[in-house]
Amino acid sequence: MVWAPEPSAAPGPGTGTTLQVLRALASGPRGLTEAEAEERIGRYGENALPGRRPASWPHRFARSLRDPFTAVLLGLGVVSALLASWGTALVICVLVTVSCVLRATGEHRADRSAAALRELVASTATVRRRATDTSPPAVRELPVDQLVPGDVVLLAPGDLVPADLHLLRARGLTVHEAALTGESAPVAKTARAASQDPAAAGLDLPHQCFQGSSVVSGTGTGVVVATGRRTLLSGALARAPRRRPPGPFDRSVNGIAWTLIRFMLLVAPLALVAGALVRGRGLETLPFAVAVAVGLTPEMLPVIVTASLARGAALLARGGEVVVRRLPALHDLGAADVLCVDKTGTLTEDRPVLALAEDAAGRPDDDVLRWAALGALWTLHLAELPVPDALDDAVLDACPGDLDDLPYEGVDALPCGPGRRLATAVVRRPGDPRFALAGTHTLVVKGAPEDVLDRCALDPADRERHRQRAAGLAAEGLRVLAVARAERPARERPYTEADEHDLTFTGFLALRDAPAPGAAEALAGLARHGVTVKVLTGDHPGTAVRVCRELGLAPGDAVTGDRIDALDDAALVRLAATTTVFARCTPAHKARVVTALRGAGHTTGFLGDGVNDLAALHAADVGVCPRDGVDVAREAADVVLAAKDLTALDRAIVTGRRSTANIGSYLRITLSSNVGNVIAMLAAGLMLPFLPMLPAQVLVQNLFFDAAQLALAFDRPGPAAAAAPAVLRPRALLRFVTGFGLLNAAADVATFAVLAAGDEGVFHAGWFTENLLTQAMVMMLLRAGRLPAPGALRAAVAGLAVAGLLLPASPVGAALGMAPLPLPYYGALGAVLVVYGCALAVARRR
Ligand SMILES: Nc1ncnc2c1ncn2[C@@H]1O[C@H](COP(=O)(O)OP(=O)(O)OP(=O)(O)O)[C@@H](O)[C@H]1O
Repeated sequence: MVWAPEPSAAPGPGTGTTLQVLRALASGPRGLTEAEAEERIGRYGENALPGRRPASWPHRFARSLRDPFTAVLLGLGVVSALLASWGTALVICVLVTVSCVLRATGEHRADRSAAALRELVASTATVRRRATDTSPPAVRELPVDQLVPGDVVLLAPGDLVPADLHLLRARGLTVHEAALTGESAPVAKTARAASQDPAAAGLDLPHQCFQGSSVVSGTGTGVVVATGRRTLLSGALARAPRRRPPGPFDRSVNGIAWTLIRFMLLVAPLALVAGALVRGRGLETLPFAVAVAVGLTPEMLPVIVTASLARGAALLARGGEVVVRRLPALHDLGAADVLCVDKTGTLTEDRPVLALAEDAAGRPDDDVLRWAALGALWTLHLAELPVPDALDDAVLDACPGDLDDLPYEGVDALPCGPGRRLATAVVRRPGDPRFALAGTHTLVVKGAPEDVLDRCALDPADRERHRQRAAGLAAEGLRVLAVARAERPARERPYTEADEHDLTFTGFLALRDAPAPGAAEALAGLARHGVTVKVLTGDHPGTAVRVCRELGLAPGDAVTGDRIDALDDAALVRLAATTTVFARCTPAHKARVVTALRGAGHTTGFLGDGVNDLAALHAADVGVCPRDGVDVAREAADVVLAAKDLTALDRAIVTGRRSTANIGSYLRITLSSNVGNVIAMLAAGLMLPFLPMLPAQVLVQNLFFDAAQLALAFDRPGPAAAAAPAVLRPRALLRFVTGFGLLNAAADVATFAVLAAGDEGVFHAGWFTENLLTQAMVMMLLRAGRLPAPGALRAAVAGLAVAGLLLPASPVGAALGMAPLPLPYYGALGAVLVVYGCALAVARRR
C-alpha cells in the first residue's frame, strides 16, 4: 500500500501542503479502496447534515403545542382550571392531547414519506475509488452520505460540493458559497499554490471547497477532509438554522388561523357580557363562554392539512413521475396560475440536428462545421466537462470525417457558463515548424450570434447583415451558432475572456431541435387548467417565438435580457404580466422575471434543470426540476419530475388542487357548523333559563366532529376542483362560512322550538342528537368530492349519525347530563333535518 500512514483521528480543515493533507488522511490522488472506505464510515459515521435528522417524539409533541389553535385551547383550559371548572378543563386537556397525538403521528408519517421521497431524488457524489489496493481507480457515483474523509471527489458545473474538500486540481473552477457566506458572486477556486502559507485555513482560501457550496463553472478534483458534523456547513447550520420565508400555503393557513382566533377571542367576552346584561348571570357563565370559544376551533386543521398533502404526494410518488420534496409545495403547485419554463428540453426535445453550415458570404461550407467541431472537441477535453452539452454533441456528430485526424491539439478552453453564451477553444498545430515558441495559437469561438459578432472585427454594415441573417434563421425555429476565429502569437499565459476580441467571422451553423412530443398537448392541458405558461430561455428570441407558435402558444413579441436590464422593478412587473417569451435570459434575468410575476400577485412556478436556473428556482413560489437536472437545481427544487415532462407537471398541479380542495372542504364544513352552533348557543343562552349545552357536552360533541372530519382528507374531489388554481382564500371562506353558518343557526333555532317543550336533560339530548346528525349531513352535502363518497367518508358519517342517535340514551349520555329523548321528538327533529337538508342543497347549488 502506497499511503501507509493512519489518517489522523479527526482530519482537520485541510491545513498543510497538498502532500501533507493527503498523508494525514492516508489517501492519494487515486482515491481510497472500498475496504478503507468501509472501515472509515464505521469510524467517522455517515456524511449527513444535522438538520436532516428526523425530529424526536418529544420535540414533535412540543412543536404541535406551539400551533396557535392549541395555544388558545390551552389558554382556555387554564382559565377553566382557575375557575375550578374541572370538567371543562379535563375535556380541554383530552382535546389538546388527542389533537397533539394525531398531529404528531400525522407529521411523523408525513416526514417519513417525505424523507423516503427525498431519498428517491437524493444527490450523489462522483468519487474515485479502487476495488483493491492493486486495482486501477474507477470513477463512480456514490450516495453523498457514504463519503468518508480521504475520498477523492470530482466536481463539475451544477454539482453540490458534498463535503469539505482540499483541491488537488482545478480548471476554471468557480463556486457559489452563498449558503455559507451569504455572498452571491461566484468565487474562483484553484489547487494549492506552493507560495501559500501551509498553516492557513478558512473560507477565503482558494484551494478549499466547502460542503453546501455549488459549482458554477469549471471542474475540479479534491480530497475530502471533513464530513458530517465536522464540516463547516454543519457548524453554520447549528449556529443559525435556515428558515424558508412563508410561501402561499403558509400565508393562507396563517391568515385563516388568525381570523378565527380573533373571532374566538371576541365570542367569549360577548357571551359573558350578553349573559350578564340579559340574564343577570355572573362569572358562572365563564366555562360556557370558554366552551363556546373552543367549539369554534378547527383544531384538526393541521392534521387534515398534513394528511391531505401527504396523501397527494404519495399518490404522485406511486406513479413514479413526480416527487414532492416539501409537502406544502403540493398546495403551492395547485395554487400556481403562472408557470415559467425554459425552452430547451421542455418545449423541444433537446436533440438538435445540424440543418445548415454556411460561410460569411452565405454559401454552404463544411469548414465552418469543422472549426466548430474542433472547438467543441477541445473545450470538452480541456475543460474536463463530464458530458458534452446537446449543441456540442450535435456539432461533433455532424462533422464529416474523423476529428482526431484534424491536425490540431488543444491549448486552453473557456467553456460556456451561466450568463456566458459562447465557448472558446485555443488550438495549435503540433507539427507546425513555427510552433516552438514563435508559432501561432488559433482561437476558435462559437456561440450566440449577437455575442460572437460583437467580438468580431467587422464594419457595422456587415455586422448588421450577419445579425439579420441569424435572425432570419432563428425565425425559422432554428438554433443558430456563430463561429469565428483569430490567430494569435503563441504564449504560455492562460487565456481569458479578454482575449475574445478582433475575431474573424467564419460563418453560421443552424440546428433544428424538434418540438417535444406531447408538449403541445400538455400546454393545452395547462391552459385548460387556468395556468399561464411563460417561456424563459437563454436562446434567440426568434427561435423561441417560432417554437412557441408551433406548439400553439400565442407568443407575441419576445422580451430580451437587454430590455429587462433597462427596466426598473415596477416597469418589469407590468411588462412581465403581458409577455409570454423572455429570450436571451441570464440566470439573473430569469430570477427577476419570476420575482416580478410574484410581485404582480401571481403564484408562480418555475421549471428548470441547469445551473442557470438556480436563482429562478429559489425565487419562485414553487420550484420544479427534472430528476436528471444538476444537483444544485434538484436540491433547490420543491418538486422533482422523473423527466422534463409538462404532462406530468400538469398532473401534479391537478393533484395539488385536489389536496387543497379536501382541505377547503374541511374548513367549509367545520367552520360553518361551528359558527352556526356558536350563534345558536349565544342566542339560546339568552333565551333559555338554563345553558343550552353544558360545557362538557360542547367539548364531547367537538371530539366526535373532529374524529369524523379526518375522513375528509381521503375524499376524491370532482373535476371542478382541478379546473382553476386552488388557493385557500380567508375572505372567500369567511363569506361562505357566514352564509352557511347562519343557515345552520336557523336549523338550530328550529330545533330549539321543537325541544322547548322538554326539560333541560331532554333539551340537551335533543340538541346533541340534532347537531351530530346535521354535521353528518353537512359533511355529505358540502364536500367537494364526487359521488359516490369514498368508503372511509361514508363510514365516518355513519359513525357520527349513530353516535348522535345512541349516545344520549347511553350511560355516557347520562354522565354528561342528558336524558333519553322521548320518541315523538325524533319525528319532529327528522322534519327539521329534511328542511335543513333541502335548504343546504339549494344554497349550495346557488
Ligand atoms: N456548447 C455551446 N457552445 C457555444 N454556444 C453555446 C453552447 N451552449 C449554449 N450556447 C449558446 O448560449 C445560448 C444560451 O444557452 P443556455 O444554455 O443559457 O440556454 P438554451 O439552452 O439556449 O435555452 P434554455 O434556457 O431554454 O434551456 C444558446 O442559445 C447558444 O447560443
